[in-house]
Amino acid sequence: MNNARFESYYKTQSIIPEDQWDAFLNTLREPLPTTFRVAGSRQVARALSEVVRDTYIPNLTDLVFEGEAIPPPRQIPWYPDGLAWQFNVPKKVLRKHPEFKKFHSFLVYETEVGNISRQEAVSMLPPLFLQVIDMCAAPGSKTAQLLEALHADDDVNSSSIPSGIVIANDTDPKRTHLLIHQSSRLPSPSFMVMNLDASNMPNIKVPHEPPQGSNLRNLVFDRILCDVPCSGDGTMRKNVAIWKHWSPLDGNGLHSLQLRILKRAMRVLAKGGRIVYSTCSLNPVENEAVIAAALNDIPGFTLIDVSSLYPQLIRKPGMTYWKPPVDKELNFSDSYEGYLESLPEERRKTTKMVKTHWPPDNVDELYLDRCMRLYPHLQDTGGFFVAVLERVEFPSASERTHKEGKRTAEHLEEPSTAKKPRINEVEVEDIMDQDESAAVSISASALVPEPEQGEKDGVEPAESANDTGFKEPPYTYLPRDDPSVVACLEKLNINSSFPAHNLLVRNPTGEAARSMYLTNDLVRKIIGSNDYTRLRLVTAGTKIFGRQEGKSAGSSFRVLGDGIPVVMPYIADEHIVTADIEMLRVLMEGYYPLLTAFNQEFRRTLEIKSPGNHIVRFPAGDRDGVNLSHDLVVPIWKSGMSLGLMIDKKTKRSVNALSLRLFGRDITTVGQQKAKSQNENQARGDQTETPVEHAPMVEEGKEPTPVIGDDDNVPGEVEENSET
Ligand SMILES: C[S@@+](CC[C@H](N)C(=O)[O-])C[C@H]1O[C@@H](n2cnc3c(N)ncnc32)[C@H](O)[C@@H]1O
Repeated sequence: MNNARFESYYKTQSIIPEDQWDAFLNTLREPLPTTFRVAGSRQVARALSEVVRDTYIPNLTDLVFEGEAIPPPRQIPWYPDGLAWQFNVPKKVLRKHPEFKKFHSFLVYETEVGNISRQEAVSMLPPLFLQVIDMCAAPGSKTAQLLEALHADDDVNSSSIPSGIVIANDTDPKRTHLLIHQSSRLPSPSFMVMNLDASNMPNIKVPHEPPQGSNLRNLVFDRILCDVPCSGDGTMRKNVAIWKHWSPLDGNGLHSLQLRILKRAMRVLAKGGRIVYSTCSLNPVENEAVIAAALNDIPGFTLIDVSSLYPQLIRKPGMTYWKPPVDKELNFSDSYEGYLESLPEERRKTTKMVKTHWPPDNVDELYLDRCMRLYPHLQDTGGFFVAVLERVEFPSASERTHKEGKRTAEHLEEPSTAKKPRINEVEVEDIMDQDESAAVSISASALVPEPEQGEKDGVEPAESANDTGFKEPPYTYLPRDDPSVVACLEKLNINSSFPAHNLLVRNPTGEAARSMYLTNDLVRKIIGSNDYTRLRLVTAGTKIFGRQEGKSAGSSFRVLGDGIPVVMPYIADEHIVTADIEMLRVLMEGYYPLLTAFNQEFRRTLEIKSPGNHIVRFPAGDRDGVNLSHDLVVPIWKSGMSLGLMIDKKTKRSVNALSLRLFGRDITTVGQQKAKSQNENQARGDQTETPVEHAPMVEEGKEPTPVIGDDDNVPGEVEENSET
């Protein structure tokens, strides 16, 4: 693992003091420790962190494997509330040492159900500096961390409907679906996913409140994460291929896109709002140079000094001097002007170097030392860069137009000068709108990767997104008196304060066909005020009801696993069936058990219930050595004289995880079948696994078949959720 140009480039930049250089390089060559956060709302995260600390760590302490001492997992010192952990043990220890094997399968299961998020330590940082609220931990990437922040005070079984929103955007359609998947671990009526080029993001319209002359205004955000596409050389410990392919020009090429994305974010930020700009690159051209250029281009912003936050995080200040490489051979030039002069006349117009690659003349006025650099050798992490910008003031519209014109002439020599007049016009419009809309409370996450061709200085983008082949189905809000809505709410005894006006469907006819999604009011206003294809809106809100067909079901909607916490606050206690943990065991062990398999009290309660969907609560507590750390609430289905847990894909995994956590093994029908086959195989000395028949699952649109578990979630490696 060597790259002479990498070494030479970063030595020239003096990013690391000479006496630390060897430690820096050696750490880059070592594998990264495994890191994870316990996730979910504050309550879930704390409960699970206690399980790690009190149940697993004692058994993982003072272990020796093949003569070597194995260090136990430890908490990452700077992460709030001790909710992030790291360990560094060889794979064979995870596979072979019985205690680590147990711990590993616990991690795999909890990751599956979204209670644990494997994420690189430094990648956990950007959302922390957004400080939407006091953060804990979440499933998946940084977007999930933002969603968690929005839902931090939720109870395990009852979630709020926040008035703000989190928008996750990515230009890559496939990756937007990954985002949906990851955030499904924390379903939220306040979540939207868009598939836009962040550097050219259209304004999002919302109605004025109270209504004013013009109907709509531009939405502004008070928190934006710009985790921009970058060369990624801070991830070399994990992505070893970077050693081979790294080139000093990688950063130069990304700089303009990074700058355009940051500038677009700055233009849609509310007064007092914050942007976190981050990369997993060590290169100042992708970091401080972008920040400096953005600050010089858009007035009214300042870098925030966050050095006192998370004091245990060892970081270095941002750089105030750097030298952009002008070619692959690592030649440098002191200034842009000097560089242009050194070029033959005909190359001056075609060079890809831009003035903002160099430190600006006023670099000392920008407080670039307030940026944070995270180096691998300092705390056994990846390399990372974070800067926090705040919008401190809005100049008046006329001041702004004047200044902006002047700045353009003085400081900016970007190729797209032809677009400048238009930028100014739009900015004025934005500022006026922002003054009127400062009360809007929004969080947004701009997520991004590959650089794009044909760069332009993005401010107000072209209005036509329709010709881009965006094919997602439309969003239609159902009337409150829609018969399917009324029947569904009645069946589950959901009271009239439930925001049924925010239920939407996604199909061409706009009728309640298969699923109903719930959004909050702001999402509804956005959908009502914008062409969703122009916003390239991939998803909005969370799916809470699904149609159930079948003999016992007739044709009705049932609450989905994700919908339970959302509807719980609207259901009176007397409509929830309470049962003890033994009943849960019966539901898990049996395949569609008869009512007679349950105790008398539970049986009597259910006998008088109508067929179909009901909700059961298992209260927290200890019984027969089984400990439920918090109330568990699940949907069940009554069909004739039988009962079953309602299993959708997510619930199915969580039931397996729950079984493992409560009963120490997978007691579900398929889990038992699988264990039996494995035992038989082992008895025969056969190492291969016997395939187990998949038990049917209850999925949307199918006859409810309340069966627990199947074998498609055999523990594998814990997957990492985020890029960096
Ligand atoms: C560093 S990754 C983001 C990682 C993410 N924040 C996380 O924590 O998992 C950069 C992302 O930027 C996206 N991207 C690249 N160019 C973009 C653009 N012009 N607009 C929006 N997203 C872009 C890429 O698809 C990629 O997913």
